This record gives sequence, C-alpha cells and structure tokens, in this order.
Amino acid sequence: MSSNPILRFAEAGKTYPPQRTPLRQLWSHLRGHGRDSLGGYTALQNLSFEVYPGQSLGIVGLNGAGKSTLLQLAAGTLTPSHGQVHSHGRIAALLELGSGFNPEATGRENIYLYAATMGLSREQVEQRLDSIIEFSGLRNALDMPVKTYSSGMQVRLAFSVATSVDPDILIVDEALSVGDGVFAKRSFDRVMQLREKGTALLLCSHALFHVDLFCERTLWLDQGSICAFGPTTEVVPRYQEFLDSLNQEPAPANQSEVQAEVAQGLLSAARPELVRLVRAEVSLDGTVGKELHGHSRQSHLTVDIHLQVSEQEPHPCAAIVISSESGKIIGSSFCETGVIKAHDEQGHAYARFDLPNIPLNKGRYRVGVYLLCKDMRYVYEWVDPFAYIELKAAGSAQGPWLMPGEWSRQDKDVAVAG
Ligand SMILES: Nc1ncnc2c1ncn2[C@@H]1O[C@H](COP(=O)(O)OP(=O)(O)OP(=O)(O)O)[C@@H](O)[C@H]1O
Repeated sequence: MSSNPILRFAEAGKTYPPQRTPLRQLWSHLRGHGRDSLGGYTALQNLSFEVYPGQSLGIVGLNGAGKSTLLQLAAGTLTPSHGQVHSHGRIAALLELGSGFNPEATGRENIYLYAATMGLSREQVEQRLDSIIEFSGLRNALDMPVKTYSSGMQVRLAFSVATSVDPDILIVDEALSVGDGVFAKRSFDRVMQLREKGTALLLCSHALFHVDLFCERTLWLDQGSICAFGPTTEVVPRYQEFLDSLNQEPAPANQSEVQAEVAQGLLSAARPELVRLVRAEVSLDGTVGKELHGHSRQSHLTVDIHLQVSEQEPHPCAAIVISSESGKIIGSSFCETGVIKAHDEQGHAYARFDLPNIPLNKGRYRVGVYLLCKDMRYVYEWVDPFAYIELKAAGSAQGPWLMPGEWSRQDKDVAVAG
C-alpha cells in the first residue's frame, strides 16, 4: 500500500446555508440583519478518515445521514465549511442523476464535455469514444439531446464515461443498481475490473449487499457523524441489526412510476425498496469461501441466501448460475415459486440451494447468485461471480459437465438400417 492517502478528510464538515425564502429575507430585513441569522443546517461534522490507492470504502446510513454530502465533498463538487478535504489523482463521480450533463446537448457532445471535466483531452476522448458508446449501449440515441433520455439511459451514459477515464478514485452514489439487467451486470464487472487495476472506490448504497461485495471497509454515518468505521464484515452486520431494530417500513415506492419505467425496459425493477439481497454464502463440502476446492462428482455445493422481500414483491425468485471462468453459462437453477417467503415482519427470507455430487468435470467455475422478480423477467440484484470453485477429477472425460448416460455391452449389432 502506498504511504500517501489518495483521499483525506481532516475534521471536515459541511453546513448548508439557510434557505433564503422570501419570508426569511423579509424577517431578516425587518430585524435589521444583513445576513439571515437563522443558521444553516449542519449535514456533516468533523469527519476524519483516509482512503489509500486501491482501497474501497462503503458509506451507509439512513436517509439524510449525510452520505451524498460526504461523496460530494470527496468529489470536490462541494467545499467543506470547516476542516479540509484533500485528494489527488483523477476523480470520476457518479452522483446525482444528470449532474454533469448539459440537457440540451446530445449524448455524443456530453461524452466530450463530461470527459473534459475529468481531465481528458479531445484526443483522449476520441481514442475511447467507440468503447464508451459500445459500453453504454446507446449508439442509436447518441445524437439526441440528453433531455430526451430516460433516467436509465442517463445513468448508462454517465457510468460509461466515468468508468472509461481510468480514474484514480471512482465515487458512486447508488448508481450501480440502475439500468436494465444486462447493463447492471456489466457495471458490476466494470467496477470489479477498475478495482483490480487499483482504482479506489467510494460507494454509497442502500443495497448493503453491494457494499459487502465491493468494499473492504465501511463507514456508517448517523446524523452527520461517524457512528462506526471499520472492516465491512463488522460494520455492515451491525448496521443491518440497527435497521432491523428500527423495524423500518421500506420507503413506499411509487409503484406506477416504477412500472412505467420497467415497461419501457429502461430500469430494472432494481429498487432496493422492493427486494434486496442481504447476504449469501457459498460452501463446498462445508467450507465457506470465495475460492473453494473440491472433487468432481463427489463434492457438495451449498449456497445459502438471505434476502429481504416487501409487500410489493413478496415471492421473488432466486437463481444460482454456474459458468465457466470466461462467463459462459454451464447450468442454472431457479427456485420454485413460494420457496422464498418472508420469515418475519421485516421481510427477511432465507433459502438454500444444494447440489450434491457436483456433476462438473475438472476445472474452475464461477458461481453466481441472482435475485429476480416472480415471473423472472427482471433481475433485481446479482453477484456473478460470487465465488469460484475449482474441481479435481480422475478419468478422461472431456468438456465442463459430466455427461450422464451409461455404456452397456451388446451381443449383436443393433444398428438398424432403413
Ligand atoms: N443543498 C442543501 N441545502 C440544505 N440542506 C441540505 C442540502 N443538501 C442536503 N441537505 C440536508 O443535509 C442532510 C444530509 O443530506 P444528504 O443528501 O447528504 O443525506 P443522505 O445520507 O445522502 O440521504 P439519502 O440516503 O436520502 O440520499 C439532509 O438533512 C438534507 O436535508
């Protein structure tokens, strides 16, 4: 690890100026004050922490805890009212929807504008243009003004540019769960690749599963202050317990709005309010892990999942997908309707998938966990790969799966001609 942090908050905080409504201005004027004396709102206070190159930090907290404010300070789109925020390197931020875009300009023009704000020259953008367009999947809409884009399309464009500029720090505010199933999966893969290349990540998400997956450390914000900060494996379960203790009703989703967007195929039903993956665990012969070793035909694969369902989606579907290392699907198993069912008032549900005598040949495989809506048309969340399994085998079978079927000796030629 480099000895210099790439991002440093030193007693940093943010107080928003008071809302200068006409009534307040009149009140101040009558009282003879030059400034509104009602005071501002302190959204963050005295935060100190550091992020080193290649590290990933998750930010969790209730609505209004100050997460977006923290991310904006880190991105440099807000300045601290007290303390300091130091950063160096190229920062790519996916913050509020549409921020950074000129709505009147086309998608193509916005790629240049957006990349320029991240320090890329026109030439550098041109070198990457094709891959940015390809990744966004918006080639046909590229010469239309961004104001005509749906929210899902805007996120795709922003995500595509932000992750194509070789950032030193990638800041993501919830954006990962937006986009249709295919795009969201590619976004996951892209963030993983950036992490492997050493990009530091700051991720704020209400989907704790994402934080669990991407971030080795987590900062839990409560009313603008750090409530807990440490390894994700410690902080996220504590935060989950806290959420459970609140017996929080999920924020009511505007169902008709969600359905309209889903109907356009632009947004997956990926609303954390509807259903979310809380935790998953893959084990081979009883050993839990992300890199597991076993024997073909003998080992027993188990996947345990814990999710949270809601009234709007009480019986989602879970699936396990086994693929080759390169991502080619070898097999999948979808749970039957009714297997996933709320177990308590908070909507926690648990399910297990068992695959004894694993019918795979020697090799390395990835195991993915998916959460879909009941009719399996939309994927809420997935993590693929969630774990890798590496199998040893005796014999000379070819190909990834162990083809069932039996040989038997025959006494005569049974091949019937004509
Ligand atoms: N521009 C602003 N002016 C005044 N107050 C603001 C402003 N932006 C945010 N706030 C207030 O600061 C507090 C923290 O807001 P912030 O958006 O950072 O929270 P958050 O944790 O990201 O919430 P959420 O999970 O709902 O997105 C909130 O009480 C909010 O009302």
